[in-house]
Amino acid sequence: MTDKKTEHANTSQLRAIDTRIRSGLIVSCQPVDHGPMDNDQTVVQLAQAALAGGADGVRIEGAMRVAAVRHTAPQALIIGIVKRDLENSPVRISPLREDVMALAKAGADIIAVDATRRPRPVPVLDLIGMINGYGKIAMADCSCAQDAAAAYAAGAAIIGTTLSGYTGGPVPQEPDYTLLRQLAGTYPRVMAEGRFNTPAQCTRARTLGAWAVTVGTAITRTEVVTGWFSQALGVSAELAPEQAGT
Ligand SMILES: CC(=O)N[C@H](C=O)[C@@H](O)[C@H](O)[C@H](O)COP(=O)(O)O
Repeated sequence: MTDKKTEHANTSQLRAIDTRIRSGLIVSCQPVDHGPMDNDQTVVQLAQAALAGGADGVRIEGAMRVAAVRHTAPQALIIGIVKRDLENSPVRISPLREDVMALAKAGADIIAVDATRRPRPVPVLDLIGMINGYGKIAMADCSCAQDAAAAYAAGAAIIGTTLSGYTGGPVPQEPDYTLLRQLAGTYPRVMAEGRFNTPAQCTRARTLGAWAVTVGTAITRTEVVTGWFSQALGVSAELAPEQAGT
């Protein structure tokens, strides 16, 4: 599939963005809500640290934080989102026109929107049209192949697996490799995102054809990662006396 007949960002813009993907790693710098790291300065520092560690770009929530990261890292590749808890819609990621506008003004290169086909205040088509109209690159956070098809047809240049597992029912433990494989075989720029928690999982994503991989929790949510370790040690501490046989 080519980008020719849809209204995606222009070809030179897409080529330019392709050259910025080297390691293929994007780090999402979204601390745990209301946690001790949930402040602008920490987000800027997380972004700086991620870029210093070899990330090709960062995913930042909130227009103010996008502007702050842009200020300290003028060359950084920034994916911007705004998260909201709306009363009448489960859609959380950049659901409003004002979100797109604020992210564009703040200096995001790529603006991501929830592209699920759930009840929402503004059609995905309109948001993607706005992003392209601002000369930015549109990324569609999808939950399934149908979301992706609609978003790509609407002009999203980057298709993400971001919302697979988050639209109902229990959240799986593993990334959705099946969806990733399917999307990567269909669209030119697929972002593997959602529960990619280890380097091996990221490598597998690239092997399956991901254009890039976004890692969030495993790098920037210290409370959650600490919980993985503390729970593992808690279980083994209980087992230890029996296993030791002393
Ligand atoms: C479902 C949803 O709201 N995902 C959000 C999207 O911005 C973030 O909370 C995730 O951290 C991000 O997608 C990266 O994923 P992970 O943290 O699993 O590496």
